[in-house]
Amino acid sequence: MIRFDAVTKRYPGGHEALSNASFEIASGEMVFLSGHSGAGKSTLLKLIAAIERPTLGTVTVNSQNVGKMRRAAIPYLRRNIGLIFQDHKLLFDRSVMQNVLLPLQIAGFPRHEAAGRARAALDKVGLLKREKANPITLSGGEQQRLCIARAVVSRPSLVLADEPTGNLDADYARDIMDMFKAFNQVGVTLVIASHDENAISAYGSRVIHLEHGALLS
Ligand SMILES: Nc1ncnc2c1ncn2[C@@H]1O[C@H](COP(=O)(O)OP(=O)(O)OP(=O)(O)O)[C@@H](O)[C@H]1O
Repeated sequence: MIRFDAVTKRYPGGHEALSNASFEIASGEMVFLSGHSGAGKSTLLKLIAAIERPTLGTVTVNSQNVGKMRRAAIPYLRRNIGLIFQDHKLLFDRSVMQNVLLPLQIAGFPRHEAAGRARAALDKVGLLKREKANPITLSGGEQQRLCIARAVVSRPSLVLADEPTGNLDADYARDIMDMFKAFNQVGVTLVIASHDENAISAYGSRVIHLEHGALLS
């Protein structure tokens, strides 16, 4: 599903965030990206989602060369990807429910079906009772769970999560990881960046380790 062939990412200014990385992630895998702060984890996720483009090498997602993708084609790629990034980008002028409905509205789902799916996604993350609330009134952990509901409501086959349990206490972190595991059990491919080695080892999944932009496994 995901293939990196000798991928290097150099940011303007010359910093090499990823160096000559090659690996494959098969459909249905749950993979952790580990490494110190600045190791290149977010960069790797952004290359998969075509938020950044490689300087050298090829990034292939679902048989498409996403590094060379036309700008107009990128929204179609992203429809199949649930993105859970650190900057939540929740809409604070809309309710919890409206935040989750938005991706479905953009994708043109009929109203009734969209409402049903959004309710199911909120239920899954334990936020159905808060559907009318403004996201600003939610705790950090609840906002993170809302982001997850929004990312999975379109039932993407691939979920990319950047430090999804960062700043959460252990119970919340475990809930979120269990949720990911459940997505994975129904066939969703997950790539999760985390520097929390304890959380990673508890799940026994494959780990791709980065150090200063270089792949160690
Ligand atoms: N847009 C950018 N422009 C220039 N340099 C960048 C940019 N984004 C990231 N970098 C640099 O690239 C390196 C890798 O950053 P990246 O965010 O991928 O690491 P990370 O492993 O996700 O770190 P963290 O765990 O702190 O989020 C860092 O040295 C960072 O400063």
